[in-house]
Amino acid sequence: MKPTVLVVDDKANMLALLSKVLGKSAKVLTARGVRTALQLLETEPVTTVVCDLRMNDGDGLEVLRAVRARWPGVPFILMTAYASVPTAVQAMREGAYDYVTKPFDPDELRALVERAMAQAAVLKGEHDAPEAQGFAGMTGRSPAMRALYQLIERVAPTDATVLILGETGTGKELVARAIHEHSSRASHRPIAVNCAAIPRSLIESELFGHARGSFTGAATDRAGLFEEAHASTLFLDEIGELRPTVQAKLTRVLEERAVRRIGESRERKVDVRLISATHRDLRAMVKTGAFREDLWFRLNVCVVELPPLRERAEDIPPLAQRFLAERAPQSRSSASGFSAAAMSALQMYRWPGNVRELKSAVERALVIETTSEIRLESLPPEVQGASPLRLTSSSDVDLAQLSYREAVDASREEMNRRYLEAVMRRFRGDVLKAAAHAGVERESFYRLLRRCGLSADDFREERRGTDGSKN
Ligand SMILES: Nc1ncnc2c1ncn2[C@@H]1O[C@H](COP(=O)(O)OP(=O)(O)OP(=O)(O)O)[C@@H](O)[C@H]1O
Repeated sequence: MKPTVLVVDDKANMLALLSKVLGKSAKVLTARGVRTALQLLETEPVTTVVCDLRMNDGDGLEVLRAVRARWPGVPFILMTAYASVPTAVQAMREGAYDYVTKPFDPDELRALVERAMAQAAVLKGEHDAPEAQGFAGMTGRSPAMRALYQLIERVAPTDATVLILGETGTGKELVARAIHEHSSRASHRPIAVNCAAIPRSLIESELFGHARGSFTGAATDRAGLFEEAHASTLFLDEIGELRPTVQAKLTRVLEERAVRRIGESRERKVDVRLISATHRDLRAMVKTGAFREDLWFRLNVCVVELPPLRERAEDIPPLAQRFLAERAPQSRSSASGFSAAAMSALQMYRWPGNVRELKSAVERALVIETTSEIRLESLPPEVQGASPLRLTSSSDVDLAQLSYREAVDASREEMNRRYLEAVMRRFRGDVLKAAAHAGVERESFYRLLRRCGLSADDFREERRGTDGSKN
């Protein structure tokens, strides 16, 4: 469904111009004043509002206040012909998404509206629509992930034993769940166990159960996880950590489809689908004798290999946006997106901890970010270090991995910020002097500052820290 932009202005020529420009990416509704705008908002599913400041029947702040009160998820962009920066700043304080001063470049406004709509969609959870999200709770549309989704769909209904291989944090547990959910066992609760997390002395009784008195501490008869998973799926994570004796017992259970509790002689039939996973190189472990070959053959009936995140960098932006949108409601941060430089760094970093590491990097950034987008400097130092802008020594190779647009955007943003900080520091937060020195109109200068997440207050005096740092 096409998003809907409401344009509010009392000049017909402006409405006509904006309908044409914005019509390329959205359905455009127009209102020639405050009253019509409020009526349309009541009846139409508006996604974004672009509104003039001064109109015959009132001012844009009235529309802004109504939008914030009634439709808080709808971004509001203010247009002002009067270069009335204090009012525009007031509008930003009251929750406007951004403002533009007339005359403006229509394409720039269109880009701004598109950004606002995209962020609103993310915050509304529209990225969760099946076609955008990926599959079964997994995000990512890279060729590798699409192939994975197809494989899961093919394998899930077969009841075959599955072995999931992949580096730590690549999503092996999610895949195991997806397979269960797409199988005929989906109505039963799956059982998951991390073999590395259970003390070695207990793992056998956990998996296979025990009879009362079979060892010290076995006070009652107890069924193991295999029995608990009867008619369902058992997910054994970190299977490479099992000791040889447990490997042998597991092999027997898979052969006979029956378990014998510790201290019992009778066998109990179990109907369990086994999915196992490891980040270890099981083939190599088989070669060295650390993993039983017969168990390896039983487990690898069907192998699903998860690619590391660095090999599917195109999945990073949707994953990062998803983690941001998921965590934003609990955090005090108002960040709803990433700066171009931050996103480039996220895509360049090698992510040894894969998706789990990305998720925690985004969550940590949200805790410290004070602006409306996550900036490069809010990311963990190791991720910042991957930014092409910071890697001056090897930057040619890394730069070459970016598209032209990404590289130029990232460097422009970085240069913008560094320049503004330097000038503001030099003039100790005096925006008039700084703007005059820079040769930029005062209101444009304000806007630049705000885009970079800088505030004049940060430079007014050095009392907040010996180094004058902001955060
Ligand atoms: N494609 C994905 N989409 C969304 N979230 C993902 C995706 N892949 C992984 N995650 C998230 O990343 C984190 C790690 O995933 P998961 O626990 O499945 O990895 P794992 O490969 O089992 O890790 P380990 O080998 O360390 O056990 C989880 O929070 C999971 O929800």
